[in-house]
Amino acid sequence: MRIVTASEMYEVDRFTMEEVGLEGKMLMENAGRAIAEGIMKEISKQDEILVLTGPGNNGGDGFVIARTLYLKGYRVRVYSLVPEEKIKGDALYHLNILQNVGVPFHRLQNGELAVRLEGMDVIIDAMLGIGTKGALRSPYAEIVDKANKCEQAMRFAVDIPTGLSSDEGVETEVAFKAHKTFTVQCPKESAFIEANAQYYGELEVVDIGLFTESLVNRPGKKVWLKEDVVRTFPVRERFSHKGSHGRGLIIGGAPNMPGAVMMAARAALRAGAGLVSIAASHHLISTIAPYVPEATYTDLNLKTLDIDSFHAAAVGMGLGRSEQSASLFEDILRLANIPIIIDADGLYHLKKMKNMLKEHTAPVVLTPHFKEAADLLDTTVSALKQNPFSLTRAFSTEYGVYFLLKGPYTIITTTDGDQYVVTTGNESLAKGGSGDVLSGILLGLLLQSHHITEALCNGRFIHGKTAEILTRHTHSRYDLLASDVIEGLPMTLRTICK
Ligand SMILES: NC(=O)C1=CN([C@@H]2O[C@H](COP(=O)(O)OP(=O)(O)OC[C@H]3O[C@@H](n4cnc5c(N)ncnc54)[C@H](OP(=O)(O)O)[C@@H]3O)[C@@H](O)[C@H]2O)[C@H](O)CC1
Ligand SMILES: [K+]
Repeated sequence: MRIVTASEMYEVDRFTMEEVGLEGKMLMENAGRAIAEGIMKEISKQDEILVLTGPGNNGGDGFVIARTLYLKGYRVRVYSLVPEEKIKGDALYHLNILQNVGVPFHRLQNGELAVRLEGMDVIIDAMLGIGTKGALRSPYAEIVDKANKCEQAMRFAVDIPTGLSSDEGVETEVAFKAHKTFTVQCPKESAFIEANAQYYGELEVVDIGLFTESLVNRPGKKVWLKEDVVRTFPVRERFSHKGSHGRGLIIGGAPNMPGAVMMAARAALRAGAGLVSIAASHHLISTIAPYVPEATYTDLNLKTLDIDSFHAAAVGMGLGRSEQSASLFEDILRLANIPIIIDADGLYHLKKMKNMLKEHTAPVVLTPHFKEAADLLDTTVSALKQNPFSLTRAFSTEYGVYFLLKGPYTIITTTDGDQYVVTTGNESLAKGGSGDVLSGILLGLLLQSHHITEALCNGRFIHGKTAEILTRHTHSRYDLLASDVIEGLPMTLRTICK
C-alpha cells in the first residue's frame, strides 16, 4: 500500500481525472460514501452528529458524508466554517445537493458553535485536508481546540486531521484529535510520524477508485502488509537440506553480555536458518552452548575465522564498546564480503568509521533505533522523528546501505531509496533484548530470501506480529520477554507463512 506526500496525492488525483477520465465529483462521492460507511459502523442513530466543513474538497467530502448519513436516518447537521461564496467546484456541486436534500446546514456565527459542539455525540472533521498550508488560522484553531475538549464526543477525521500537514517535517501547534481517521486511498506520510499518532487515532484507508500508476517510477514509500509477507515469504522445498537454508554467523558475545548472541542465534534458527554459528569470546562459549545446542561455536579470532564461508552475518549484539572491540569491528567490516547486519555496539563503532561503508561492496544492513540512528546521521532524535523518511533515505543512498530504523513504525530503506513501513507490534517490545531477537530473525530470513528488502520487511513484520499474538492470548504488554517472542514465532509462522 503506497504512502504519499500531498504533492504525490495531487498527482494521483490529476492523473485519475485528466488521463483516466474519472470526474472529481465522482471521486468525492466515492470518498464521502466510503467514509460514511465506515463511520456508520461506529455510531448509532440516536447520536447527535456534527460535520465541520472547510472551503476545499475536504469540506466537499464532508457534504457527501453528511448527506449519506442523513438519508440513512442519522441525526446530522453541517457547520461550514466559511461563507458559501468561498465554496467552489466539486465541493459546491455537493453543497447544492446537500441543500436540495434538506440536510440542516449552518454557516458558523460567532459563539454559536461553542453551544452546538457541547451536546454533540459525534464530531466529523471535514475542515481541511491535504491542501493545508502552515499553522491553522482563525477560526480553525479555536474550533479545533473546542472540538478536542468535547470529551464525550467520538471524533472522526476525513483524510487527515485538520491542523496536520500531509508531509513529514512540519511541527504541529493545534490539530484535531481524532479517535479515528479515514484517509483517502493512500496513507499520507505524516501518519507515520510519532508526534502525529495522538491526532490520527486509528487509521483506516478507504478506496475511492484512484489510479496510483502515475507514481510507479518514483522512489516509493509503501506499507508492508500481511499480503506482502504471504506473497514473498521464502518457500521451503521438499528436498531441501540444511545448507539450502543458509549458513549464518553471529559475531559478538563480550564476556559480560552472553544473552544477546544467544537470543539472536535462537531467533535466527526459529526463523528458519539452516545453520547458525556463534563467534564469541572463548570464555563465553561453554556458558552459551547449553542454551542454543543447535548452533555451532567458534572462538572470536579473525585469524582463524573465515567470515566469507558463511552466507550472511550479524555483528554488534553484545560486542562491547572497548578499543579492542572497535578494532575488531573495523577488521570485520574490512574483511567481510557477505551480507552483514550491523546492530547495537556495531553501530556505536560504525559512527567513527562510516566512510568505510562507501568502499564496502557487499550488502550492509543497519538496524538502529532512533538514538543510534541520530548519532550515526549526526542529527538529533527530535529532528529524526520529524523527518525519518528523508533523513534515512539520504543516508542510505549516500552510503549505499539498507537502513532499518527501529520503532513502532519501522522504516526500512533500500540502497535505491525505496522505503517500506512495518507497523506490526506493540509496546510490549520496548524491552531489553528485543533488538537482539529482531537481528536474529532478520539474519534467519536474509539467509533464506532472494531479496534483502523482502527479508528485512518480512523479518520485522513477523517479529511485531508475534508480540501482537502473544499479548492477545498468553501474555500482557508488561511481562512479555524478548525470548518469549522467539518461542512465539511458531504461532506466527504457522498462521501467516504456512
Ligand atoms: N484525490 C484525492 O485525494 C481526493 C481528495 N479529496 C479530498 O480533497 C482534499 C483536498 O482538497 P483541497 O481542496 O485541495 O484542499 P483542502 O480541502 O485541504 O482545503 C484547502 C484550503 O484550505 C485553506 N487553508 C489551507 N491552509 C490553511 C490554514 N493553515 N488555516 C486555514 N485555512 C487553510 C485554503 O483556503 P483559503 O481560501 O483560506 O486560502 C486552502 O485553499 C483531500 O484531503 C480529500 O479530503 C476529494 O474529495 C476526492 C479526491
Ligand atoms: K480533515
